Amino acid sequence: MGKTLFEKIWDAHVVVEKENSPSLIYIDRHLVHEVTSPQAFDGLRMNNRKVRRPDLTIATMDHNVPTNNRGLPILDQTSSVQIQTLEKNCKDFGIKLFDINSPNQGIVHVIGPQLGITLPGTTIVCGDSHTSTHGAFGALAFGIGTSEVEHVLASQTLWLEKPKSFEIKVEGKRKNPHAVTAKDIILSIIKNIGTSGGNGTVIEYRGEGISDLSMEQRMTICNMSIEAGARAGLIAPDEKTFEYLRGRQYTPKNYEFLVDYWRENLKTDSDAKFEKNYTLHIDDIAPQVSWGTNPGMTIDVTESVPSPEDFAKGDQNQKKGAEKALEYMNLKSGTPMTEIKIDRVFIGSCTNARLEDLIEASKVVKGRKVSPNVKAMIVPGSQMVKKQAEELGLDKIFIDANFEWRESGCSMCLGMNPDILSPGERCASTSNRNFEGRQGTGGRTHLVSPVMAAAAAIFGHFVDVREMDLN
Ligand SMILES: CC(C)[C@H](C(=O)O)[C@@H](O)C(=O)O
Ligand code: SF4
Repeated sequence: MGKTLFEKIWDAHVVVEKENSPSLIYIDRHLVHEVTSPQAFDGLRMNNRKVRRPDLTIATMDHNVPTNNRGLPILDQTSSVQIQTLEKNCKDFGIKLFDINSPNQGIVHVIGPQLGITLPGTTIVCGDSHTSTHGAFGALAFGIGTSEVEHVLASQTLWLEKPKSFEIKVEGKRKNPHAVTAKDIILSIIKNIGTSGGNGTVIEYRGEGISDLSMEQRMTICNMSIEAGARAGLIAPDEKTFEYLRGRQYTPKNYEFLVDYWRENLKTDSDAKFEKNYTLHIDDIAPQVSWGTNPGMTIDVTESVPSPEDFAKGDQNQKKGAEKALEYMNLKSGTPMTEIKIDRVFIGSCTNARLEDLIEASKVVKGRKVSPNVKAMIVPGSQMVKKQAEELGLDKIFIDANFEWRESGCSMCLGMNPDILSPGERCASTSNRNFEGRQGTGGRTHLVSPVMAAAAAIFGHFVDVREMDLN
């Protein structure tokens, strides 16, 4: 029987395999950031160990960095300590670091592909759940915990339970691909399979609806695999993948030789079997908006806020969960989504802060103004994205419309830096998690695509962007 792409990459990286126990897997790339690495480096020091492959380890600072006034000292004590600690650790252990002043600084999952560090067929780990993003390039990319970070630093290997394989087919063609985006595809998938639908699996996204997507859109899909409970998500590389990585700063010298190998080998065999399957038809899907406190609590923008009774047929826990979510979100069942007013807009994060996301959002914003009741910000995913956007004049479009134009970082995706919601504030956000308090204590998050967020900023409430001219 043939093998899936996941099994091929897995088999090529197994160092030790025993029946019914985890396997030891070789790791090709280790990405490091300031939040999950300090104890790992302390562990190495305590045991008098070195980093085994500093040349395969790369660090950036993203979660704690302020996104304005980079020249000033960082006032927040925790953030300042995290950042200084990463600087010291990278210096002591000989690891390349893209620090706050580097032109390569940015969110770890944005800079990996952009610099050509992320490559097809490789294993990539990072102490961060959204490492699944790199799977868009046909890499097997896992988020790991801090003790595993230490293990990888010390040995360049990782003990892993072999996940099951899950095929998600995305079939059909979107009628308006500017209005119905990759974010709407992945939110629809999570809405349908649930936040535990992918538990214990590696998802391979396949089908016309996936191959039609650009590389940056594919990253949005793989990024949120983790929100469906999966260990990782991947997409077989194709000519778009090879073209995207060609000539980047860290792309290997023998690139064309590698491309020939990848083209031949990095695909699921036609007779391979997946352990789980799901198909989504996208011809008629609508822009999505989350209404609750997990990414599965999502509906079409044309729908109304659901009632806990809608979930009564499921288990009682679902009904209770819906009640609790509605209360936290301060929403009334039956309210049309398009009538929900928002206070803040955040266009950023490793899900949706790449150049293409900003280009698409700018089409909505051009020549318009942010609603007077809304505070809106754009936080590019990396310094490189920021620079490229500025070269295209996007900063001007956003600033003219009264958006704030910031420096790169995780920013308001999670409350680990000064960019947070005030209690009770409602935000249209292009990030990936809408958990209670995620963007600041008492803050209310609605997950949407960049064009939906931009339109919400302009109108002050959610709108169906299919009704706008986005070409
Ligand atoms: C801080 C980090 C460990 C965390 C993660 O693992 O995902 C963060 O990036 C997030 O998105 O919640
Ligand atoms: S942007 Fe958000 S989801 Fe992505 S790594 Fe940063 S905090 Fe995590």
